[in-house]
Amino acid sequence: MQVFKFGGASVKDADSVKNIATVLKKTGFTNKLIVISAMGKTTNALENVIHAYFNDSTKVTDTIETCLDYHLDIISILFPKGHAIFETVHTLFKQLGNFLELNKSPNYDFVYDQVICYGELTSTHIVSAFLSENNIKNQWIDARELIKTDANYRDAHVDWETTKKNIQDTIQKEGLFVTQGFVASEGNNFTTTLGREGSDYTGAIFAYCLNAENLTIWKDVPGVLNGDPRVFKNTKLLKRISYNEAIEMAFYGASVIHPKTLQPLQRKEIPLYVKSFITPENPGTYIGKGIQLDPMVACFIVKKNQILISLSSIDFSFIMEENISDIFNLLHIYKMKVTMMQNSAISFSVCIENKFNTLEPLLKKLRATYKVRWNEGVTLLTARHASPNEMNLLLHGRKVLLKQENRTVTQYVLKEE
Ligand SMILES: Nc1ncnc2c1ncn2[C@@H]1O[C@H](COP(=O)(O)OP(=O)(O)O)[C@@H](O)[C@H]1O
Ligand SMILES: N[C@@H](CC(=O)OP(=O)(O)O)C(=O)O
Repeated sequence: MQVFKFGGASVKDADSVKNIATVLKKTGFTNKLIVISAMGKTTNALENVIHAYFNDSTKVTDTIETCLDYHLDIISILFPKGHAIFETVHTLFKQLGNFLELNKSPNYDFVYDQVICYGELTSTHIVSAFLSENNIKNQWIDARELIKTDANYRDAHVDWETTKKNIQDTIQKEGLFVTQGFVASEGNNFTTTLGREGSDYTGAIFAYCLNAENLTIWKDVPGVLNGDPRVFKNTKLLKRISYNEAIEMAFYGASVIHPKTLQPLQRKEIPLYVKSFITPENPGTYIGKGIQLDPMVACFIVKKNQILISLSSIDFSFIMEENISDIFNLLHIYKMKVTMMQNSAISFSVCIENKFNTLEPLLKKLRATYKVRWNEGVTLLTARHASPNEMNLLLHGRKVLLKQENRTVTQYVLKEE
């Protein structure tokens, strides 16, 4: 069994959907499970629906319609008039509207997951129907029935035992299966999600549970490059990298691979390929165990929109272990992702990501005990295997707020002009 994952860019319009059929025709379509994300920027569009629901209910209908129209435009190119997929897509968006009308829960994260899943539900129905139209027999699977999690909405944790059993009982070796990335469900069968951009992780969950030969994630880039091509010029393709190298790159923000993807694969030594859906015949990047970085080049990772918080004790006393433990407890409670930290005798600095909009209450708590300074909108620049010369060129004229270095990694928190 092989697992393929196609992200938002692979299904952003009618041509991209056609291209999935082309990739499958070139690579084979038996004994394969394909995981698909929401089309293009649909998840952002559904976030607008949720925002309207909580802040300005007069905009709910319009925001839903924008999203529906985008999908209708795509299917009207892909399918003949009157095809059953039109009814399916309308029904899905009707269900979404009904949920919001009947919902009584004030829990933002719960509502978020019940709404956001319609991106992946719709895209997979469309791709599955398009493949069937093109004589590529496949079975549509509801990932929520297989991947079980806790009820930590928007960032749920997988119950591996139950998930493995469900997947192994449902997916037989011969067929082609089409399922959603990102979505799962909790014990009462309400939808949960695995964190933004979590479809790569879904691919890894299926690969792990199926003991797959490999997982391939198809992207709009030739593979993993030594820097994000949107940020750096003259990037180089990394042909081979180790799981550890890839985990570090993903953790510090190389958005080409979701950070949670590597661990399940590494545990079973399942190879990961990152390939271009534009040139599927090219080898892309191979990620496996204990591989030397090839070519050995410096890698640069930029993570924008970070927050740097610097704490010092009000009475100039030392910042001791118990303070650090309290600070981390608060970071955990307010679901802040820590990307870098540094301490001295009387201060502690931490670079965090405010994924759940909890900065204000966190700062309020911290101010009760510490003198607090913070900068929003800072950038974390991580360089791996870079020479001092390469670093100097990169930093030229930029204001460094914090620096940290070990043998292979140099990190800077930079102020954005
Ligand atoms: N080191 C890197 N190598 C390649 N692409 C990168 C890297 N870092 C960031 N990216 C960005 O990741 C994008 C692909 O990932 P993503 O947008 O999440 O794809 P999808 O949503 O289709 O799965 C690329 O277009 C590229 O701009
Ligand atoms: N659609 C979800 C999940 C995902 O992984 O998408 P993508 O594969 O396009 O990054 C999101 O945008 O967060």
